Amino acid sequence: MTDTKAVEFVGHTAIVVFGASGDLAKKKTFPALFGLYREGYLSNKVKIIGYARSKLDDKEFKDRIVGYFKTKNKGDEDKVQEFLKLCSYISAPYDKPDGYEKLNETINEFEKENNVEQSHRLFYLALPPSVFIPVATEVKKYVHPGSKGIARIIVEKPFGHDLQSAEELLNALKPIWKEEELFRIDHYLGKEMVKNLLAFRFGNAFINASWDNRHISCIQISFKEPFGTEGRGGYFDSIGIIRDVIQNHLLQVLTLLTMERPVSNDPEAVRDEKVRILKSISELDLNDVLVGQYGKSEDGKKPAYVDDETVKPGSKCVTFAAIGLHINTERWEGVPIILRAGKALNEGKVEIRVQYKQSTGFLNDIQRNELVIRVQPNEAMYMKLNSKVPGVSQKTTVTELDLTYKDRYENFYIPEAYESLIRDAMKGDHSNFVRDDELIQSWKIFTPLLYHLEGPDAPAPEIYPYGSRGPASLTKFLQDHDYFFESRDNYQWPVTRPDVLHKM
Ligand SMILES: NC(=O)C1=CN([C@@H]2O[C@H](COP(=O)(O)OP(=O)(O)OC[C@H]3O[C@@H](n4cnc5c(N)ncnc54)[C@H](OP(=O)(O)O)[C@@H]3O)[C@@H](O)[C@H]2O)C=CC1
Ligand SMILES: O=C1O[C@H](COP(=O)(O)O)[C@@H](O)[C@H](O)[C@H]1O
Repeated sequence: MTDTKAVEFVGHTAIVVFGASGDLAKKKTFPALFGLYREGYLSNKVKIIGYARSKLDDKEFKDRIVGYFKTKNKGDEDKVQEFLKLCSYISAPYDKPDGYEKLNETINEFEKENNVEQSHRLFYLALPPSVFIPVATEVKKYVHPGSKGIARIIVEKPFGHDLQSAEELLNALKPIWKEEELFRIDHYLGKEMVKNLLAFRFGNAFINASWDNRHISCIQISFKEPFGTEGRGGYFDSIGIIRDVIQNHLLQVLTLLTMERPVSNDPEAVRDEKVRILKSISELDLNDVLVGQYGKSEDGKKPAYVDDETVKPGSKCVTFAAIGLHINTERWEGVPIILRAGKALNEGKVEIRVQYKQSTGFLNDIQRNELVIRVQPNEAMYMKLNSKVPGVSQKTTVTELDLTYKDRYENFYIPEAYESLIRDAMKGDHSNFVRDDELIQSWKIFTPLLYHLEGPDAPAPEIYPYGSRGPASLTKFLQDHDYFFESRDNYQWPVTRPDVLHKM
């Protein structure tokens, strides 16, 4: 399957958001559609329909979503009103034909009024996985344009709960929707710094030349959030941090960071290499994992995870995990890789940290090079390197080659992840979506560990204070994976001054 012949949905396109009354729909999906409209990537010829069970009239629905729209420039407020005129809402159940028949009639009317010759219909399932199949089945039955046009369906993570349920989900969807119609979204694949990884790696000879186990000592990918589950405990308690962000978001980042160069930029060539590297990840060592759960903050002002009333009492749910893994390829053999993620930590940040091996030779006190790619906040890439102290000294200090996007790029529209991905789906471009074999491979990697952590021999999660760096044993875990904590005596940021010498 290739997308080269993919038809772009332009002009009179029907966009339907199922679960329109929900959290994702109001915080991400509709704001992304508005963002595309605001930037001119979505025409005013589209018809956007929210669909959910909740009893809302059009005004109540619009009031619910508009608060999350981002307006940047003068005139954007007018665009908000224009956009809202394109939106409507249908309140109907997911398991009965009436709502879908009404939806189909509404779209047919829209297409007839506008003399649409080829129907273009995009369906976004902003729904919990438990509802995917019934809705996908009914949509195919009642709202798919069939031979009169093209339909595409975007489904959200988590795709399943483990390997078995993921296979069941795929097998249930396969007879209904063709792979080229299916867009499994992992919004991390829409983030700017993640989309940049292949260009960065394969577009720069000096990076590619050292991108292997001869030069790199260890790789860390970190996800940190400064807030807890805050009311989403009902959702989170049954999945935990590994299913919530590691098995999907961080693993996607790892594939792009470590895969071999694709034979072309064709979406399938890229995804072939992603699957290939996933298949090279060794079986996880069930003991090579650190798990934690956040407790009250040290000042007692922030609640423990188990204080969340939506969490079952005594829950052992894992809100922090650091997982060590290895990739068995010639390029990465022997390089420890750490995926770590946590809720209720001391900051909000997602970053890739590649630590290089120690340089040797005549220079003393040389520190290891480190490449840091900050996915968010404040997108940046910087390489920490050694340099002679300017002036009469022969000592070296650590400095960096720094590409901070907000300083280096001016007035660029950097799409939000969901804006970027919805636009890709409208173009029929699968490059930044999850393919079925990729999904299966990701669950094959993590399912045994999840069963272990949720089984009778599960280690008790280490309690860490809300607002801390995470479990106290994290530092040792990182050191045990060849991550070297360098002295900061000869590193001053953002400016190095002569007094740096006094500390050395
Ligand atoms: N929220 C987020 O930040 C993110 C969410 N996701 C994923 O997106 C999907 C939707 O997430 P989110 O919007 O938070 O989910 P919600 O719990 O807000 O559900 C969305 C809507 O689905 C309907 N719904 C909820 N539960 C059921 C049910 N058991 N049976 C039938 N309908 C139900 C409700 O609409 P109504 O009752 O009106 O029909 C609800 O408003 C999930 O798969 C989630 O993993 C992915 C990334 C981030
Ligand atoms: O999928 C999810 O991602 C969000 C984090 O997304 P981000 O773009 O804000 O980094 C996370 O908060 C949520 O728990 C998870 O379901």
